[in-house]
Amino acid sequence: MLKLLTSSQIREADAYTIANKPIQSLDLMENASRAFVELFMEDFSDRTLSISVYCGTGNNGGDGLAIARILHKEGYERIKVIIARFSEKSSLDFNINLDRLKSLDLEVKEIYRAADAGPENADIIIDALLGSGLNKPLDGEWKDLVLWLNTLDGAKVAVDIPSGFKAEGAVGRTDAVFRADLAITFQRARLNFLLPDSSPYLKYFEVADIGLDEAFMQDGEGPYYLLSEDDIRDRLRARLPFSHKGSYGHALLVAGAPETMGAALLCSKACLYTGAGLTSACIPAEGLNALNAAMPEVMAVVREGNRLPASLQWGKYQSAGIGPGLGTGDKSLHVLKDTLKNFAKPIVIDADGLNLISSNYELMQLVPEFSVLTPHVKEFDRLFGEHTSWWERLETGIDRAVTLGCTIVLKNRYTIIFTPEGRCLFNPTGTPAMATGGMGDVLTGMIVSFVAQGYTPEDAAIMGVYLHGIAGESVQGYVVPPSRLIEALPEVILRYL
Ligand SMILES: NC(=O)C1=CN([C@@H]2O[C@H](COP(=O)(O)OP(=O)(O)OC[C@H]3O[C@@H](n4cnc5c(N)ncnc54)[C@H](O)[C@@H]3O)[C@@H](O)[C@H]2O)[C@H](O)CC1
Ligand SMILES: [K+]
Repeated sequence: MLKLLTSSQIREADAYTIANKPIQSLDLMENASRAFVELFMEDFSDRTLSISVYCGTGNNGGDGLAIARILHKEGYERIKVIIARFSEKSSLDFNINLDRLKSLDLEVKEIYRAADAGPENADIIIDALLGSGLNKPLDGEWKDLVLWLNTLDGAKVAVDIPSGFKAEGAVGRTDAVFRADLAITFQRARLNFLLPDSSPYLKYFEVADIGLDEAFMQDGEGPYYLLSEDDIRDRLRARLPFSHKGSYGHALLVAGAPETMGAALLCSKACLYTGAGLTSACIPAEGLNALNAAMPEVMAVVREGNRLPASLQWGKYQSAGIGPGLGTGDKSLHVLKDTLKNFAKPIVIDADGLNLISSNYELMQLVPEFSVLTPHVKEFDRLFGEHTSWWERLETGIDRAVTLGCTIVLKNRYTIIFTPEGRCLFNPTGTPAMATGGMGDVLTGMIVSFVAQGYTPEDAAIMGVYLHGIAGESVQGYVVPPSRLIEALPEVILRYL
């Protein structure tokens, strides 16, 4: 797991690296600028593109000057540098890089007011005005310049952070932020890049390694981490030679209603394809034919109306999940209550299971410790109250996961897993092609399956979320139908052994 850092922690890592490695701050700027150019060249390889680099006079601006110099050396022919002298201050590394630049045959223009910028018709606008040193919202000349840059047609690339964008903390809606197509950021993804609030200001980001001290960063304070494939390799266990279906647990999925049997089928199938030894689906009688026809491997536990069968032996299941397609009426409420009262182990609760708890919050007391809740954003807000920013949701998620002693999986482009110890894990896998109904049902089935196989609920959530995304990436196309994703699972999981 990669530790994710706030801007001030990155600055500390910067200072620590300078103090403890044979590297000066000017070298770090050079590293950062070289690493930026390497990634930039992969995206924009045509050396005849015209590029305008807009620089502030701090270290973000210093990066911009070094980037212009390195791009020139790499053979880009049409580079222009515009320095915004809106402050009397300039950093030492900025000044040194300005001297280095002056020895080259490049067009450099200094402006003192936003109105002096332009005309501008470059193919690419590089924003090196302000980076992680931002300490207040943009106003005055800065704001005017950024607003004007946002009107230009060229592709927009930000150095480190789009100017005016807060790397962490609640992001309000404002115009005074550079709207970047791409940000090439240094060392670690910025926390707000991983939240949907960044979408008006940033389409895409890449991370460049600039050589900050890894051990120092990993040891830093703070709850934020980014999952990586090692987290799956470290957890996933091979199936053993003399194992049998009993070795991989029996999972129970309480799901479906006559009109929403599809959700029950999807989560049961995902559970089966993720490797549970046995999968049973607790479904309404009306769904029995559908289940038998679609999935001969899955056993049925038939509900009549609001009644779970008296013969249900709760103790024989190693894991249970409830919610997909269950409905929110009185019958479903009854089924949920019965399940929570009778299944003594951690349980995975999704969809209507969560909606029912939202409108009957006293049920939360029945949720066993170490259970896994898997809300999407609307379900999250129904459960825990309205939020005005995703940053607030992060704070709430950490708090509720600790107080409830549960793992909370807040589903999104970068799904966030809040653990009972108060960690906040961002998942990088998945694609926008997965934004379609039924995906959540699949995830629930996967997590329930991993719990059945003996993984802790927290590990099951980590593995389920990560592998769900990888399986989605493995299916080519404009959209990923959940059934196709499920069929990719056995092969995808095997890659991580
Ligand atoms: N370790 C690293 O990640 C490295 C980062 N580098 C680059 O340095 C910048 C951060 O540089 P810094 O000089 O600290 O700040 P800025 O250039 O972002 O800002 C300069 C200056 O501007 C003032 N300021 C802040 N907010 C406002 C505002 N709203 N209006 C007006 N003025 C403002 C404030 O005084 C700032 O100090 C980082 O992003 C990287 O690009 C290094 O190159 C290498 C290592
Ligand atoms: K910037």
